[in-house]
Amino acid sequence: MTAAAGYRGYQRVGENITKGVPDMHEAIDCYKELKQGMYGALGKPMEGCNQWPHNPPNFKELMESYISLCTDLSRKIMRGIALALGGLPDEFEGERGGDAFWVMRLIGYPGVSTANGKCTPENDIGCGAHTDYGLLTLVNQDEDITALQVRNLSGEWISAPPIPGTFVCNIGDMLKILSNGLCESTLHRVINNSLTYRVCVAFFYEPNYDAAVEPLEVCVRRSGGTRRFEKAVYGEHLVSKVQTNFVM
Ligand SMILES: O=C(O)CCC(=O)C(=O)O
Ligand SMILES: [Fe+2]
Repeated sequence: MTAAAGYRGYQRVGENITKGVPDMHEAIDCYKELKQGMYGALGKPMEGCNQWPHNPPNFKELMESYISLCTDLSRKIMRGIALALGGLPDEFEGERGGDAFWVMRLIGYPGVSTANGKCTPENDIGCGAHTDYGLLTLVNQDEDITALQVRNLSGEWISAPPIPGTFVCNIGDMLKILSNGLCESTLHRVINNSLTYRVCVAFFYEPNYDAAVEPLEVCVRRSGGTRRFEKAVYGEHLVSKVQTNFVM
C-alpha cells in the first residue's frame, strides 16, 4: 500500500491510523478504478489499479461479483432512503450518484492474544472512532464475534452484534449533508476482545467521485428551512481522509 498505488492494496497491522492512533487491523483496500485523467487533479491521488492477491486464483473474480451485487443493493436502499426523506426515488442518481464511486475494505482484526502478546483482553482498538465518508456502508462481519460498537445519542458506546445473514448499514458523511442532518453519520469503532481473528468486509457506496454534495431542498424544508451544511466535493472529502489515514 503506497500513495503511488492510489492507496490500494495490502496494509499491515498498525499501518492504518485513525485520529493519530494506529489501528490493530490489517486490510486490503480497493477502490473503483478511475480512468486516468478522468477527474483531472481531483482524481489524481486515487488513480491506480486494485491489487488483488493471486491466491486463491478466483479471488479477483469473486470480489468483483460481490462489488457488483453490493452496488445494486446499495442503489436500491438509496432509492428507499430518498422516498423516506420525501424526495423522488432517483434523488441519488444522475450527477449525485448515477456513477457511484465505491470503496471496499477486507479487514482482519487479530485476536487479543496475538494483538498485544498477552492472553488478557486489553481493549485494543481495532479501528478508532470515526464516521464513514460516503452515502451508505454495508458491513459484512464474522457471525460469531461482537466487536463493532456505535455511539448513541446519549454518548454511550453500544455493541452492534452480528445478525447472521444481515449487513449492518452505516450512514456516511455525504448522506448527512444531503439530508441536511435528518440522517446522522453514526460514530463507530471496533474493539476485538475475542481470542479469535475477526474478518469484516466493508463495502462503501459513495456519491459520484466529482459530485458537489449539498442539502436537498426537500430535506432543508423538512428540517426547519435552514441549510445546515456547506457544499462539499466528495472526491476532496475522500482524499483528505485517505491522506491522513496512513503512515507512508
Ligand atoms: O470492522 C467493522 O465492523 C467496521 C469497519 C469500519 O468501520 C470501517 O472500515 O470503516
Ligand atoms: Fe467505518
